[in-house]
Amino acid sequence: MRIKDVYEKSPFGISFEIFPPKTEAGDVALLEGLQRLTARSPDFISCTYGAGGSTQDRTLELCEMIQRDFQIPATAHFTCVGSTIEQLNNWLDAADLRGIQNFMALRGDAPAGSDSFEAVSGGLKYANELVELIRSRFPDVGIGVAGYPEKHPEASTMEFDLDNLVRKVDAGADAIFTQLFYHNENFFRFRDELERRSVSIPVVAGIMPITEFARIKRITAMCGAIIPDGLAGQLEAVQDDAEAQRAIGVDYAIKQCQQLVDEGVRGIHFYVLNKSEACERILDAVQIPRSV
Ligand SMILES: NC(=O)C1=CN([C@@H]2O[C@H](COP(=O)(O)OP(=O)(O)OC[C@H]3O[C@@H](n4cnc5c(N)ncnc54)[C@H](O)[C@@H]3O)[C@@H](O)[C@H]2O)C=CC1
Ligand SMILES: Nc1nc(=O)c2c([nH]1)NC[C@@H]1CN(c3ccc(C(=O)N[C@@H](CCC(=O)O)C(=O)O)cc3)CN21
Repeated sequence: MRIKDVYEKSPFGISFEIFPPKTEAGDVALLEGLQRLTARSPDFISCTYGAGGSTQDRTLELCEMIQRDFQIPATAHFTCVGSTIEQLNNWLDAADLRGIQNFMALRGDAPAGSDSFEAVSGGLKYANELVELIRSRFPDVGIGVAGYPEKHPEASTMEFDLDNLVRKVDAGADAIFTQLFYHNENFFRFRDELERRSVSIPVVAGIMPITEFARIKRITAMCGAIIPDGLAGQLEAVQDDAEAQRAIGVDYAIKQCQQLVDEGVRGIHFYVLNKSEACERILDAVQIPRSV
């Protein structure tokens, strides 16, 4: 099943994002989480691709394992970071040999410790170039790209960022997966803007339930998502109570997801990030037009 088919065949797509653990304990926890998540029959599970080389093969191993052991389609994240075009092509060949048919084509983050992205000599600079590269070598694979309802932090204006997203769509993307966001109105405005620009591929909402205030502050600082003041205040008030934070985060996500469903969003991509419990609780509570 390729990304394109998912949103054509199903009234509502559900997908999960995980990352390759760095420790053995992390591997064990992820496997346990995957057993529970795959029982929800997601349309696909995506696996992130770390900067600097170490987890790039792990991404492919995990994707292959998900397809082999759980019979769920996998999507491999793929970035331009630190690779020449030749290295990117070699990785694509390796992915093809392992039977991976879906990719999330990203530019990638600047390596830790540096604030701006720099393409390597003989490498690629923007995600639209990566979409082109994948399409030229494997015309039929599924390709997802990232979209930013609250603007990419490096983009000077929303208009410019939208122009760049349209470049990725024109290069052959099958669906847009948004950066995580907590203000639905920003998502709806973004969706309307894309419609105005005649973008017709699905715009899938990227949702990350808050399970821990400190962690979400770290993540939103990295990716630019805005935490609503009211929600931040509620979380702040229970700083020393992990269970209360989880309850607030899950409750918020349930309401957020239900409104997205009610407003006709094509799918939700959950940033599970190896913590499955909150997403399971959300899936239990939200009325989704499909059987899960
Ligand atoms: N699930 C994930 O792993 C996600 C990762 N990300 C990360 O977000 C970062 C950005 O990645 P992408 O969105 O794929 O990058 P991108 O290449 O689409 O955009 C990066 C920046 O460059 C600008 N830009 C894009 N194309 C351009 C062009 N042709 N000419 C001039 N400027 C251009 C954009 O407006 C944006 O500010 C990466 O760090 C990516 O890994 C973002 C969302 C989800
Ligand atoms: N700019 C950007 N880069 C990304 O990689 C990215 C986004 N945005 N937006 C959505 C998701 C969030 N991503 C994440 C977020 C957190 C972890 C994470 O929790 N990692 C480990 C290790 C972190 C560390 O090494 O410090 C963790 O256990 O916290 C992984 C991927 C990947 N995606």
